[in-house]
Amino acid sequence: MTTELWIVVAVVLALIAVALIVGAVLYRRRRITLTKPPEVDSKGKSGGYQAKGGFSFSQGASSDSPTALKEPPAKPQPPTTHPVTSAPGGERTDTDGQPHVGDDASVPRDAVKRPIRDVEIPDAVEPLETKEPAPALERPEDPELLEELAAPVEEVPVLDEIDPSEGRLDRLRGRLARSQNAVGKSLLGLLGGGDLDEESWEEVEDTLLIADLGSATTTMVVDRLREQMVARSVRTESDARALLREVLIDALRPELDRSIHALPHDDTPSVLLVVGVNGTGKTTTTGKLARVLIADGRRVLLGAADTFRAAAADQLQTWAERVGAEVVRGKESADPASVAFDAVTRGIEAGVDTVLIDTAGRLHTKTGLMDELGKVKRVVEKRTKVDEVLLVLDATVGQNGLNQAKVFSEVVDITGVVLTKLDGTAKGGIVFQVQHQLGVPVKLVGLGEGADDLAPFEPAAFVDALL
Ligand SMILES: Nc1nc2c(ncn2[C@@H]2O[C@H](COP(=O)(O)OP(=O)(O)OP(=O)(O)O)[C@@H](O)[C@H]2O)c(=O)[nH]1
Repeated sequence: MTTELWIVVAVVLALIAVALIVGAVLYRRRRITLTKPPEVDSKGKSGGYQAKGGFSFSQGASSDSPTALKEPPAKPQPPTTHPVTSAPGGERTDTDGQPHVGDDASVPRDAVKRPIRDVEIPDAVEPLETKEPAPALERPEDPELLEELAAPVEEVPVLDEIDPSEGRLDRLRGRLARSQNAVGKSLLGLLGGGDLDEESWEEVEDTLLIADLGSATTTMVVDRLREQMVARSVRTESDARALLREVLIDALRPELDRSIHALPHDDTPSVLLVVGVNGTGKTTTTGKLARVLIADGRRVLLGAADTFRAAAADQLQTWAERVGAEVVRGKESADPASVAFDAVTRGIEAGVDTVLIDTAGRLHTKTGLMDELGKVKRVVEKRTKVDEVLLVLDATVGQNGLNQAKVFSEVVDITGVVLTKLDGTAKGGIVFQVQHQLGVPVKLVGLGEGADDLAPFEPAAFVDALL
């Protein structure tokens, strides 16, 4: 073989080598190698938990179609349908088990489906590592500090903020006006609207009767108005208004003593009984009154003598807890007189200023229940004087309130009336009747369900609200 021939063979071999290298490089470039994610501890965070339910996947449109991504997620298919075998025209070009891109993209190899294994779920997660026990704290030497540390931490109850008792009626006046100014408006309309003939006076009378002033008070008010209009030659609307205000205030007997007898005696607390028919607002009033007293710096004890209804005692207890007052309550169906007696005894021992006793609601027509109430008062009086018996009347019941007041007055000699729910009625006229017929003053008015919606009764402010 000649030298030239050797050169040709060498060149051909070199060319073949170059072609092989270039081919290998190109092949490697077109290949995408995915790195395997790092091995994860099979227990992981789930503590070895494997979902037992099966997922089913369906094959959507081919991955190189951009619209495929916008398609809504496919509904789960029955688990028996395998995504690859159900693919339309799913030609399998992949032979080496590796994914490819572009023209070489292949339908992924049908992966072997892993069976789902049942795994025991551990009862408790074992601690990952055992930590060294924390070093013991040094005990302080100081015995006082030791005692303080050993003492149980007392929970400090969060008490309600109580609305100041001054100026209550002014603040709550709007509540009265809302319900009552219809009466005032029609009265002023009649008195300020030109000639007052017989018919006009009849209308005035009707308006007063509708407002529950009762016939006696109505007659008295109308007679006074007629007489004074002539005597004072009232000609203007404002004069008529001033006269009406004066006559109504007079009818409310402003001279009556409306103070609540709640101040303590030398060595005993004052005792107040709260009485009335069912649902008039006795418990609510007892709670509201306790708040007023506490806001004024008094120590108050509440006696839950409504042993007929357990919820009433609970209700009273809640009122007491909200302001930090003590409560004495008996067992359900216990003798209310004995609970009232215990409450007063406890009040004397504890040196409180006022004991307020809430009694069960009772119909004034039930003799047995009224006798029971008489007994409550008599038994308490074995311990100390009852300073005040407050009759709670629901202003919305109108005329019936007067009948209740008469019976309660005979049995327990009521000393004052609390007129509740005046915020929801235009019939506050019962105030006039009760005072007129029984000579007992209305001392307090309830003007809402709020804890501080109780106000002292002031005739002038009441009439102003009415007009
Ligand atoms: N709007 C309004 N509601 C009131 C007023 N006073 C009391 N109430 C409501 O009247 C309802 C009855 O009140 P209670 O205090 O439970 O009546 P009670 O007389 O103790 O009831 P018994 O123990 O069943 O006789 C409650 O829903 C009170 O919130 C008030 O002045 N205005």
